[in-house]
Amino acid sequence: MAIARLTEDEAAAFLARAPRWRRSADGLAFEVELKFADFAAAWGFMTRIALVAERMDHHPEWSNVYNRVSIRLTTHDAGGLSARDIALADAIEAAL
Ligand SMILES: C[C@H](O)[C@H](O)[C@H]1CNC2=NC(N)=NC(=O)C2=N1
Repeated sequence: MAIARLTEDEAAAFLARAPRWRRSADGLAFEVELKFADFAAAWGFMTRIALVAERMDHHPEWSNVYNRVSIRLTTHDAGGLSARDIALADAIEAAL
């Protein structure tokens, strides 16, 4: 399914209002590194976001090491960033 990619202005506008996030080196994703109090807090956060992501039908690429969670958001169906990545990033921010 083809989904519209963000314009550079749209991507920049998101990054301007979401200081935790950065553009990936390949330009195809937004990334963030989150640190929690401990593993239970990190895993609990991932569990909450997993349910949100499933509801949105938009899924993060992510990994966890103890209290850290690394997240990369990109839209496979767009070959890069789309509004879905901003929507999921906003949901992640709201859950922090
Ligand atoms: C069929 C299903 O809607 C698609 O495969 C969805 C599922 N989750 C997804 N997640 C992400 N990150 N990108 C996608 O393009 C995507 N597509």
